[in-house]
Amino acid sequence: MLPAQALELMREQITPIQQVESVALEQAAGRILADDIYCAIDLPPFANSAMDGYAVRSSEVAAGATLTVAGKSFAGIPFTGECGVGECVRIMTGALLPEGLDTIVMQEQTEAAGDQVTFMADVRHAQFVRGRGSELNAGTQVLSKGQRVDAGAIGVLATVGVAQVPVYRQLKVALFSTGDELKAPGTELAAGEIYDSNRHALRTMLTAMDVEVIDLGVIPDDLDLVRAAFAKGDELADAVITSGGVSVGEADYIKIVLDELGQVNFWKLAIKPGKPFAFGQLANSWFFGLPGNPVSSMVTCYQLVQPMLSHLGGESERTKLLLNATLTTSLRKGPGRQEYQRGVLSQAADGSLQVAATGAQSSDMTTSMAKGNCFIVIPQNKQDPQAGETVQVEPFNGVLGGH
Ligand SMILES: Nc1nc2c(c(=O)[nH]1)N[C@H]1C(S)=C(S)[C@@H](COP(=O)(O)OP(=O)(O)OC[C@H]3O[C@@H](n4cnc5c(N)ncnc54)[C@H](O)[C@@H]3O)O[C@H]1N2
Ligand code: MOO
Repeated sequence: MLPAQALELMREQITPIQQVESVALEQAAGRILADDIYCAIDLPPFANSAMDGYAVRSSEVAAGATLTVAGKSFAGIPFTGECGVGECVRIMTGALLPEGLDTIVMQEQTEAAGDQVTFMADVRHAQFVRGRGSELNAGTQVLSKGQRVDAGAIGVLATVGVAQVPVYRQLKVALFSTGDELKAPGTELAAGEIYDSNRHALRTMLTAMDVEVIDLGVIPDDLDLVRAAFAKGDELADAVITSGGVSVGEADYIKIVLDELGQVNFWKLAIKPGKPFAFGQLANSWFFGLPGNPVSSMVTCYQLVQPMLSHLGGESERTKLLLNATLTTSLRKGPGRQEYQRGVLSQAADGSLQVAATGAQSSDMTTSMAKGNCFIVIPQNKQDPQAGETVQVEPFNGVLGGH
């Protein structure tokens, strides 16, 4: 099964959570909107000036005309007097346009002497006036249910005066690494041991998606301990994510325990790296078993787990950004699997995109994920792509974390 088919299957099986809560605007960043948001006011709510200068009647101003300044209008402190014929109002950017006036002249095109101001150029009627409702009218939808609240959305929510935001509850995800060889960074390594890197990289990717990560640490290759970790994760979280032990080795217990405590919905995909990826369900949670090789675990988290957690959490499907780029190095492509090689995407002086592999693509080489800024996506049936060929690349997005 190809990754796209696996995604489709998982999407069909996973029903998004329905629980909604209301959070303060200050807490809403990163959350997923549980409702469409409508604007209750016109934007802008009143006609105002786009420039510091003078508010006038356009019919009274041509190059050389002089008017008397009747008063001032500041943002937040409007002009409250009368502005009669032959008069204008000194006005600042964002200040309310006084009643009866229709046009703004920027300060640089005027000469002031006492309360007299002379206009140096002709004007266009209504220039530099931001009309009431010129962006949108009350009742317009401004944000959509399923949208992740980013800085742009926060700005819109604040602009339309929303202080409490309806969002889906945050997902809880239990994460653990398996393997007797895994030691904590900062400790001494004995023969045959390595540092547990996957849990840290995966936690970063999950945290970047605004899920609550319940980190269950490193679980040794022991059937009972793996069972206990599954049970704990299932009790505490909406999804359980494991790294390692999902292949066919003698200490690979993940599939056995998944089968015992829940069900294996599918195992093994035509994806490289990441072939032994497992998807299933436990009594209360979804299960994603990631292969232990470090790059495999990150690639499958990126390509398969993150999209499904966003679906489970109520987020609308995002359109993938796939770009065409010219390959500057030839690549080796094995048979049978769709590959996600790590590349460095750059833009040439003429604006064209080019991509080079990060170097060796073995799935134990974690540095390729840090060197690269994109995946070079090579379809299942493609032969070795050659330098000069056009390939598709998928730039890493913010959900890799740390951006
Ligand atoms: N006979 C076969 N052997 C393997 C196959 C296969 O089809 N037949 N598939 C290979 C592929 S592809 C992958 S990917 C790996 C996945 O194996 P596991 O998920 O069982 O992972 P482990 O055996 O536990 O570990 C693999 C590798 O990764 C290192 N590792 C594990 N966890 C971590 C961690 N938290 N941090 C850093 N590194 C980790 C581990 O030491 C191993 O070197 O199986 C192949 N074998
Ligand atoms: O799928 Mo494994 O991830 O090729 O190393």
